[in-house]
Amino acid sequence: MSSEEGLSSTITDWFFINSWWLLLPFVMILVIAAFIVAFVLLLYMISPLISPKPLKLNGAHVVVTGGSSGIGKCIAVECYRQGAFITLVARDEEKLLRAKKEVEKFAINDKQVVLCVSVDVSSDYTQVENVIKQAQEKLGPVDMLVNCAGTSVSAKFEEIEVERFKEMMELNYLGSVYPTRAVITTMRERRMGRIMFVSSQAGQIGLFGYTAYSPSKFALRGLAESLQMEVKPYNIYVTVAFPPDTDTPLLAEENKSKPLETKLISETSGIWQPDQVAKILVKDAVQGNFNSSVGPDGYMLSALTCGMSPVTSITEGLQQIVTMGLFRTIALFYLGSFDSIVRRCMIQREQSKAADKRE
Ligand SMILES: NC(=O)C1=CN([C@@H]2O[C@H](COP(=O)(O)OP(=O)(O)OC[C@H]3O[C@@H](n4cnc5c(N)ncnc54)[C@H](OP(=O)(O)O)[C@@H]3O)[C@@H](O)[C@H]2O)C=CC1
Ligand SMILES: CCCCCCCCCCCCCCCC(=O)[C@@H](N)CO
Repeated sequence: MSSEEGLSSTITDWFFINSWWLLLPFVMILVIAAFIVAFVLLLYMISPLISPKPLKLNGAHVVVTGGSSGIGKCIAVECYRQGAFITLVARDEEKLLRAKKEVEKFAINDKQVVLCVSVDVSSDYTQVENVIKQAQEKLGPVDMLVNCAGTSVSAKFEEIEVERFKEMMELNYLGSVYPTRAVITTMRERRMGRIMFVSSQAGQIGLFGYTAYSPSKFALRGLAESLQMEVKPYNIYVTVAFPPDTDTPLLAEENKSKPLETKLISETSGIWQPDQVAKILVKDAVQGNFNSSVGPDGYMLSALTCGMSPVTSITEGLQQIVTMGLFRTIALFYLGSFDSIVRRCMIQREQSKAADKRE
């Protein structure tokens, strides 16, 4: 072998080994592309999880429908003690004035105002729009609207007058649509705002005795989800609250005619005080959380029924992913016990009917 041949084969080997490097740019492009795709996917997953900036209640204008009693009144107090200006909306003027005096005790500065507006939130949209306009003229644009006006009926399906089904939808559902409709345009223009809908645990689970009430509370969730998707780019955050039984005049009234089954089933998540409930609801609305639940059963119910509802924090999303199967397992036991409550009550009723006949 001549030295020339040896040299050329060394050059060929050298080129052969090192020519792999020519592929390097392509490999790098592939790796970078993969990273970009992964990053974009991650951004997509993370983007709905980014928490909004909390609302400053100090100096904010908060409108509370149903603010003259129960949970609504406690929400007004909670906002007032954080420096907000309040508009209380309800029908009964005397009750409104009494509530105003109670709320005013919690002032933290002498500029704060409580305004009372008497209107039926469920009957005529134009009226609702007018009173909201008046309130905005006096206390400035609405920063937070709390839709808390509502009522309930608890009885067996065939014992509820058919008119009541319509009333429930009118007050609990339309009575939340109208005030929301009246504030949303200004909120959009200002690119800020909070809207709370007060649903109920009976708006997450259908229960014995709530055939008229539950659907009106489920409806709020559909409204809230749709609206949230529309207004999120305008920095407006929607909250749906799902309180358990709460010690208010409404619960006292409801208890007068409530079927035993409903009482026994609702006891599962206990009876809460309205000020405890209000604190949790206000905190969630201020933070812009979509879901607001009260107590351990409320927490489980919300994780279990999250469906396609928006998430407002990474921990919330992770908790839902991890706990859903476990909570469904627990829920099956609850459902079993509710069925047995209903069956036992039925047997008891039939026995006492038979005894009555014998007498
Ligand atoms: N208490 C409970 O156990 C639970 C209650 N909830 C929900 O919380 C909300 C408040 O309940 P709660 O505080 O117990 O009830 P209350 O009966 O104590 O308060 C209801 C408020 O709504 C007002 N209201 C009623 N009807 C109208 C109307 N047509 N137009 C304007 N205002 C009206 C009332 O004033 P006025 O009558 O003068 O108009 C009152 O201020 C309701 O939506 C209820 O469904 C949810 C879960 C549990
Ligand atoms: C893992 C699964 C956990 C399941 C827990 C189930 C608990 C069910 C309790 C439902 C209580 C409903 C209260 C309705 C209150 C209300 O809206 C009325 N009082 C209004 O007047």
